[in-house]
Amino acid sequence: MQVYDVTKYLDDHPGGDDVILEATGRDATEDFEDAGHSKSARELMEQYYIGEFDTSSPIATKKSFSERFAQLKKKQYLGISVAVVGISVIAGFLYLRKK
Ligand code: HEM
Repeated sequence: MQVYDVTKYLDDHPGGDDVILEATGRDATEDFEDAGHSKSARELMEQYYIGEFDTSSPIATKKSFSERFAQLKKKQYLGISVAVVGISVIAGFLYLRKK
């Protein structure tokens, strides 16, 4: 995936700087294509190319917040279940010992 530093182009962008700023730091391919840029716009873009983004890097494959939250919740439920069973076993054990 190509990375572009468009900082210097923000003020000159015919579509305004807000649309570009809204699309920074992420894959903006769809936004760029949806705007139906001309051939000259694509050529202009090349001078802002700074490199490739390694999509296999840990940052790229990092799970989203909601995914991680869902995972954490699953772990939490498991933890609570284990705790309830553990407490019941201990309580039962103590009860039987008293008898
Ligand atoms: C280096 C990157 C970019 C360059 C060089 C560029 C260049 C241009 C140019 C020259 C135009 C005028 C129309 C044309 O010739 O196609 C334009 C329009 C537009 N651009 Fe970009 N653009 C860039 C990135 C983006 C991004 C990332 C977005 C969206 C997030 C975007 C959204 C738009 C929109 C919505 C218009 C239409 C404005 C209108 O018709 O009123 N552009 N852009």
